[in-house]
Amino acid sequence: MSLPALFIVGAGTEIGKTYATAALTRRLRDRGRRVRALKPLASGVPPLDHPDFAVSDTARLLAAQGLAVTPETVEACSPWRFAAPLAPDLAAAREGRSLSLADLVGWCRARLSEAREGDTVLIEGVGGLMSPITEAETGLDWLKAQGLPALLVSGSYLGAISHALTAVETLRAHGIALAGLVISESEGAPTPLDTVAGQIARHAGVPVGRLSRGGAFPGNLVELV
Ligand SMILES: Nc1ncnc2c1ncn2[C@@H]1O[C@H](COP(=O)(O)OP(=O)(O)OP(=O)(O)O)[C@@H](O)[C@H]1O
Ligand SMILES: C[C@H](N)[C@H](N)CCCCCC(=O)O
Ligand SMILES: [Mg+2]
Repeated sequence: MSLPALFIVGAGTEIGKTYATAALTRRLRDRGRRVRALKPLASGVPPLDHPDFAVSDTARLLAAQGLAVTPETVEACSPWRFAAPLAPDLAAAREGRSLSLADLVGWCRARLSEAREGDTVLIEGVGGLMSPITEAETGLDWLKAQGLPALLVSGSYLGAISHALTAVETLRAHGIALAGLVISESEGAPTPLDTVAGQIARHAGVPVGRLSRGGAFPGNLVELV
């Protein structure tokens, strides 16, 4: 069975990965597709009963899937949650915990294998492409071990062009298939989204989509999933 599955990585943190993943989930569901959107590892997550949980990555992805926030849905989307808004290895250490890459990859594989024909599985990474996830490994190691094609999300802030292209080169150097690049418009960016996206597209060599503030997932990239 060939299962559409993508690993959503960021050129940095707080850049629009969750926004883009939720927007893609909504767009696919509008087309009648079944989507499972996962955020297996998350830091900076308040307890479920805290008002801020509503704006956590997990809550946003559950909402995009039309699912309520319950202890069960949260656990099924984000089994590794840490409170401190830090790299996951540091956030875990603050709680006297640790995580293993093998467990993380194994959990994701299990979710992929239980998906039904026609389902789309979206896995959001954590932080930037090479943010540490354990003492020894970064998000890049996770992506390589997972063996899924990547969808890269970048911003449009000043500096985003270099960050996006550096991430593209890193993915290429590690032999990771890159399905496309989403440029999520950064608040207060000095350059128009179209201009930044055009600059990135000139060098990236993969399809580039523009995601404006509050906008829908770019149509040219939906076709790739
Ligand atoms: N295109 C956009 N339109 C409106 N808001 C956006 C857009 N992109 C990002 N944001 C907002 O910017 C903030 C950071 O975005 P988001 O949470 O998606 O980043 P992230 O890359 O998933 O961060 P993390 O590394 O913590 O997972 C959020 O409040 C989000 O709603
Ligand atoms: C708290 C934040 N939003 C993310 N969950 C974690 C970002 C870790 C970034 C580490 C780094 O690359 O410097
Ligand atoms: Mg996120």
